[in-house]
This record gives sequence, structure tokens and C-alpha cells, in this order.
Amino acid sequence: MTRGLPTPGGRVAFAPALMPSARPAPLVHKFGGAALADADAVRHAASIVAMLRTDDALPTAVVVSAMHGVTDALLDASHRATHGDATGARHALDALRRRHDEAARRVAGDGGGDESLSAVIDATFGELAGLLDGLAALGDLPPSVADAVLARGERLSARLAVAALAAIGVPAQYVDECDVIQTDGRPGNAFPDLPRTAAAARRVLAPLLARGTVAVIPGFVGAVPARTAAHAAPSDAPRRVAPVVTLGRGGSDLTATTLARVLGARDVFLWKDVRGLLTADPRVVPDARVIPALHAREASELAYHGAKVLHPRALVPLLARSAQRDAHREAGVPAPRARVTVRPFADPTAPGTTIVLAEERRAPGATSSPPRHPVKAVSALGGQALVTVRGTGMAGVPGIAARAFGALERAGISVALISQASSEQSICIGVPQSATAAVEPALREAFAAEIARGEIEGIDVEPDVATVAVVGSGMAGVPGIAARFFGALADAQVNVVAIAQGSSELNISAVVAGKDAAAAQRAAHAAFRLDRVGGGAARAPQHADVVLLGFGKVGRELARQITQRQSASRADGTQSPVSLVGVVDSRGWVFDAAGLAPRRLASLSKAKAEGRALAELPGGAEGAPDAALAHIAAHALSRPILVDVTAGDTSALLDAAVHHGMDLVLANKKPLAEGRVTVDAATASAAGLVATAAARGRRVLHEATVGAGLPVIDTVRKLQESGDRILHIQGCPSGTLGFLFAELGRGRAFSDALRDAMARGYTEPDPREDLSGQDVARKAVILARLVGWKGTLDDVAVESLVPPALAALPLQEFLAQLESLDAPWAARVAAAAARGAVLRYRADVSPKEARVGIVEVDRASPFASLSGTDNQFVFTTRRYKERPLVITGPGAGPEVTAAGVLNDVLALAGAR
Ligand SMILES: NC(=O)C1=CN([C@@H]2O[C@H](COP(=O)(O)OP(=O)(O)OC[C@H]3O[C@@H](n4cnc5c(N)ncnc54)[C@H](O)[C@@H]3O)[C@@H](O)[C@H]2O)C=CC1
Ligand SMILES: N[C@@H](CC=O)C(=O)O
Repeated sequence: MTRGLPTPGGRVAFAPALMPSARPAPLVHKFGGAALADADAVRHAASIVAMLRTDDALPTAVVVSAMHGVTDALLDASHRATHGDATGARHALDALRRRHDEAARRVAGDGGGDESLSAVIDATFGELAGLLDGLAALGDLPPSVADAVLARGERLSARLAVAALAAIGVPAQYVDECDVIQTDGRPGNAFPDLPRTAAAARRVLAPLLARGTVAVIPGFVGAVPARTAAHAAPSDAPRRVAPVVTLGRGGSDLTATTLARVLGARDVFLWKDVRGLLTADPRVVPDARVIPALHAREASELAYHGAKVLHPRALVPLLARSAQRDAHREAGVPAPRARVTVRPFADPTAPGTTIVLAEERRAPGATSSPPRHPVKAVSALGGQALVTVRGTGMAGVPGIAARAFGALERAGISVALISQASSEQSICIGVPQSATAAVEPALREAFAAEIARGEIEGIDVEPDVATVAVVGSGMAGVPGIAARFFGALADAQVNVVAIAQGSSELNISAVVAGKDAAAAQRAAHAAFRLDRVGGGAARAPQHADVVLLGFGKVGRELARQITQRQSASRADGTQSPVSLVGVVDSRGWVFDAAGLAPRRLASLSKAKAEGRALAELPGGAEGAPDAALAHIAAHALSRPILVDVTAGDTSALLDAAVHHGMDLVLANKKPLAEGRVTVDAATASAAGLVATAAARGRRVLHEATVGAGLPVIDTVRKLQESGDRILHIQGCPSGTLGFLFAELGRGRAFSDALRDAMARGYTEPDPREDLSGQDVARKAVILARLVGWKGTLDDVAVESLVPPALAALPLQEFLAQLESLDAPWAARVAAAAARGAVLRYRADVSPKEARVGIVEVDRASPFASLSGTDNQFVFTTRRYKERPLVITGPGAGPEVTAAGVLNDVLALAGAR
């Protein structure tokens, strides 16, 4: 039902477009889920609509997806209900409800809550609860019911968009998608019926747009034709199943292009979390560039080949062939004339990618020079299996291929690629990896007779392959493209398992092992010089977006220093190279893609220092750090950097961050010194994380892990880059132990000195990490590996200051017993003093060894003069042999540590 829409009394003169000719042609905007991640994003979307409406006269329709993650969450809740997990389903619905309530509260802005919006949310979640109860009773999830559940996600976000537009004074009205988008009724994968949709749009949308109201329509969903509606839901399906169908995942693009077609729109803007269609997946190919313009056939090809930016069928309504065009014209569907632009939601003024709909016409016989970029993009479809039906008895037998595909169709398996040698002795078929178990029995059954007669010798399934494709309409008729592609793969040592090329010469596909897919994409991208697409200008945007994993002492100090750096830039009139967009603790996160404002950060820091969790604070979301990362990564961030200022083994999170395309900066030593040992013992753990990142074109910097803000790792690198060889590093790398021994030397009690070190933020969260020598051992491992040592943390002999009886106590109990250590340590310090020495905790590393422990050093030694948290590192190298190179300075405490981290962040922001 369209609520509050007047029914037009008569027919409006729409031909050829649906809008009266005196008015400008409409605009259609489509906002995807990632662009509607939270209330801030919805408000941003509304501001884009307002900005491009330019004046109140420009008719505008807005199509929205469900908020990010909502479709998956609804699907998950449905599966839970179906499988009898009523509690899980209810929790999932409750979480969604809270998310929508919170968004509704915030999009309404200063005007406070919107009662009608709350009522809609109430009613929707009531309907959803009813649908899930029905599913629980049914124990099955019919596609038509799944569609009815999923439709609610888009409807809710459309309501939010209407509220956000209203809040900034743009007249907007919700339009139920079923009142406009008429479909062929296929559950889960319906396609719009253009003539019927055009008629509905004339009736419902045109009057609304004509009077300057923005129509907001849920995407992805459409109405079931009346004749099928009666059969849409099984008779025993839950009551209240509305006869709706979905257009396939990502189908909101298709809703937008359909509306553009039937409204005779001038422009369709598809607002995405990427900067446009790119020459490759930037998470795999860091040099990927925005393609300024490409033809619709190329864009569709890319969509089919795994570039998930565009729905594969999104351009079909705008590419109607001439026969269809005539039929549509008769049915009152205007000829396609819209321009489709994929634009970055985060940067609405950026041009994005224009998809050209007009056919390229080459004059017959024209001998134009080959295009500059015959290949425009490289794409990869992973998670595939390659099935080969082979046999000498297949040659010349008609119908073999038809039967193979028929068998796959009956088994519901979609075919991604086909390749057959002209000898007809084998057919290779690419299918989704998930279909591997079903595909072989299906084919064996279909060819049982041929197999029995020996005409078909085998059906082989090769799992874990990927199809890597080069795409470009300029390849047609240009010799040497295939040679370049396959030459590049050979140079990159990538084996090609199968090849396919359509006669349109729009793409060449190579099937490669899944593990080789990234190398293959990078090689092809380089071979076709795709980094030059769009003029090849460096794509580096103005700044890097920083996310803090951990918001403890160092994290909060870093936030303060970043804010300070931003004010310095403002004062200079320059743009800050970094913004802090998110902070994450172990229970939740606070995120704003536009950057967390200094005031907000200050109040988050204060509350966090008082012991409150981020999830409890305004704008905070609850969830584990991996959920936080996934949420944050779904936004269009600029050169994102994840800073690990936790003190745990975060290896899995860092891996995920690298996969999300983030660079890393670490103050946390554990993932470097421990995290990878089991994964990559042969090459040593530090190499594991850095190498994983490097394989994806990402960088890892970790200066603060040794010496906090001191340039220790930087010095190692500079010495090595200039051709020097480090023979030995001897150092006191613990601020805590340096402070402790210096204070003990002055006669202070052990317990008192340690409590002071904790209060000043020198120690690890549990000071026994320092006292046990483990923290120094980690630093030794990190340093030693940089100079070529191949060992692991277990190979480092460590001397502990903690008696075994206190080592396993809970922290508070250990702290309560600190005084018991005063007398033994006073005695040990006095004994050393009697020998003219002082105690220090020292690390010795070289390419051959790493050891750490307590030493007595002569009062005259430079190590003896260290005070406070001073660290000292003495480098003996081939060049600095007689007089070693020495670095000394404070090596612990939030301020110097955060400064070391900030330097790394700035280096990444400027150097990528
Ligand atoms: N304090 C110092 O002088 C220096 C510290 N570091 C390193 O910096 C790191 C942070 O130290 P502090 O800030 O002093 O510790 P802290 O204990 O004050 O802060 C760590 C924060 O990380 C959070 N956290 C823990 N696991 C998490 C996870 N998986 N995801 C998200 N958040 C998580 C904790 O809730 C806590 O808020 C440590 O790894 C430490 O070794 C390095 C050099 C010097
Ligand atoms: N706890 C550490 C902090 C720096 O890594 C130290 O005391 O050195």
C-alpha cells in the first residue's frame, strides 16, 4: 500500500517519458547497504539527495537497500527459527530492532523522535516476529517466505531515509515498492516487468514527483503478478506472508535502473562504498584505479566476473534490444536515455565511473588505431571448482553438452564458465565450489549409459580454483591481447588450468588455482598498464583514516595526539593527513566515517579512563572486535590504517584487517613475537604477518614495539638499507625494569617503585609481563628477527623477577603480596653495590642468538647511568665496530609510545 498518496484522477501525458515535458527529466539515486550503515550514513545520504536536487523542481526518486548487514541478519534469524533456535532468532530480531530504534532516534535530529516512524518500526518487528513464529512451526524456509522476511530490511531503511530527508526540510514520501515494481514473480531472483512497472509508475510516482516530493522506494523487492500471488506461498506457510519477491542479492541496483527506465530519467546515481568501478579489486591490487567511463557491456561483464560493485542484471532495463524496444514503446515504456554513474558515497563530489549505454559504432572498414586500453579491468571469481567430463567417445556425438548442462540445471547448479576443446574429447565446466558435492553425482547419473560403455572415461572435479578474467570491449579484433595476458601469467609462475573466451571478445578468462588468483590479477593488471587508466594520476586521496584497536592508555594518548595534529593542520590552513574514524575495545566500538570530532573523542577518552566500555557510550555499538572491523571495513574509508594498541594476541584480527585492505601499525608486540609461530615456524613469525600483508599490498610498521618512541627499528632499517650489517645489539629495552632498578639503587622499596611505574603507565597491563622478562624477550625476538635470527620466543632464555609461587596468582592477589619482594630485592641490590655494580635487565641479540636477563654492570658502564624509563641500544655493526652506535632515551609511557605510533601512521599516510 502506498500510504497517503492521492490517486490521480486521470492519465497524465507522459510520452515519451513519464514526466510532463515541461519538467526536467528525473534523477534516480540508489544507496546501498554500506552507504546506510548507521544514522550518520543515512543523514549523509539525505544530504547528497538534497545537494543534487539543486532546486526544488528536479524530480527525484531514491531507492534504498537495507542497512548494512540487515539482510544477512534477517536471513540468519529465519534459519534459526526454521531450525528450532527460537531464542537465537529472537535475539537476532532484538538486536536489529535496537539498531533501527537507535537509527530512527538519531536521524530525526534535534526535532526528537518521530512517532510515526516508531510506530512503523514497531509494526514491522511485530510482523517479523509473526513470520519467524510461522517459520518455526513450518520447520522450513520457502523462498517466498524468505523474500517476505527480507523485504522488511529495505522497507525500514526507506522509512529512515524519508525521516532523514524530512529532518533537513526536503519533502519526501515513502512509496511501497509493490505499488511500483511489478515482476515476473520468481522468488529470490525475480525480474521487473517493464510495461506493467511503467503503468504503475505513471499512476503512483509521476504525480508525486510532479509536485516536487522526493519518492523513497525500498529496493530489491517487487510485487508478484496477481495470477501467481495466489500460489506464491505454500498453503501451510505462515500467515501474513505478503506476496513479494526479491530481485536477487544486490537487486536494489536493478530497482534503480528499472525506475530510471520507466521514468525516462536523465541520471541514475548508484552510491557505493567504492570510488567507482575499479580496474581491479584494490584489496588485491593496490594500484587499482577508478575507470572514468566504460560501456555497459563491459560493466555487466565485470559484475558477472566477481566485481561485486554492480548487480549483474542491473543494466538490462537500460539495454533493451531493438525488438524489445519496439514492444516497450507500444506499452508506453520510454526509450532508455539514462546515464548511469557509480559514485563514492564518502566523497560525493568525486566523479566516479560513468557507464555508457550507447553502442560503440565503428564505421565499416575503418582502420582506427587500437584503443589505448583494450583491457579496462581485471576481475576474479574465486570459490570455484572445475568439472571436466572427458572421454574419446564424446567426439561428434550431438547433445553431450546439452545433457551435461541439463543435469546441472536440474541439480540447481549455476555454470560460471564453459570450455571445450575442438577435439570434443572433454568439456570443462566452472561451478561454485559449494556445488562440488552435488555436481559429480548429477553428471554420473546423466551419463550412466556412456560411462558404462566406456565412451565417457571420467568426471574429474578440481576444487579451489578461481577464474581470472581480463575485460574490455577494445580487445575485439586487436591481436596480441591473449598473448600478453597469458605471458604475464607465465612470468608470474601462475599455471593456467583452463581458458575461455567468448566470440564477442569482451573477456578472456583463465582458470587458475585459488592460491594463485591474487598473483594472477596483479600480473595481468601490470601487463595491461591498468595503473595508467584515467590518466594514471596517483590515486592517493588526501588523507588516511585511522582506526584504533584498543583504547587504553596508549590508545587514548594517541587519540589526543592525532587531534593535536589535526589542529596544527587547521592552523596552517592545510588538510590533516589523518583522521581518527573509529575506536574499538574488547566489547564494542564507536565509529564515524566522517571522523570522530575532537570533543567527542575527549569525552570518550574520559569515560573510558573512568572504566566505562565504549559500547555503553553515546553512539557506541556492542560487539566483538571482529564484528567492529567488519562493520568499519564496510564503509568507504580513505587508505585505512588499523593501529593495534591492545596487549593481546590479535593475529586473527590483524589478518582480517589486511584482508579488508587496511595497513597496520602496531605497538602491541604479541602478534609479531608470538602470533605467527605456529603458522609460519619455518620463516619465523614476524615474517608471517608482514609477508601476509605484503602479499596483499599492505604495509606493517611497528616502531613502538621496541623502545616506544625511540627510532630503534628505523635505525636497523637505515643501517641495512645503506648496506651495513648488524653484528650485535645489546640493550636495556624495558622502561619498567630500567625505572625499577634505578629506583632500587636509590634505596626505594620494590613494591613502592613498581606501583609507581604502574601508575605512570610504564608497565604492561599486567606488570608481571615486564617482571617475568617476557616483554623484554618479545622485544628481543622482534629485533633479532630483523637482523636475521630465525628462532622463536621459546628459544629465548628468560630470567624472571617473579618467584614461581606468585606467577600464577590473579593480578590483584599478586599486587597484594608485593611487599614480600622488598627485602630479597634490597639485599640483591646491596650485594651488587658492594661489588661496585648496579643491576640492569639486558637483551643481547645477533643473527645467531637472542637472550635476556639480569646482569650486574659496572658503575662506570653507560648502562649504569640510565635513569627513569631510559632505554639504551648499542649497535655493533660492520661500520660501527670500534665505536658502536648508541641510542638512549625514555622507552616507556603513553606519551612517548603514542608519539612513536603516530610517526608510523604519518609515514603510511604519506608514503602509500
Ligand atoms: N605503555 C607503554 O609504555 C608501551 C606500551 N606498548 C604496548 O602498547 C599496547 C597498549 O598498552 P597500554 O595502552 O598501556 O595498555 P592498556 O591495558 O591500557 O590498553 C589496552 C586496551 O586494549 C583493549 N583490548 C584488549 N584486547 C583487545 C582486543 N582484542 N580488541 C580491542 N581492544 C582490546 C583493552 O580493553 C584495553 O582498553 C601494549 O601492547 C603494550 O605492550 C608498547 C610500547 C610502550
Ligand atoms: N612495559 C613496557 C612498555 C614498552 O614496551 C616497558 O616497560 O618497557
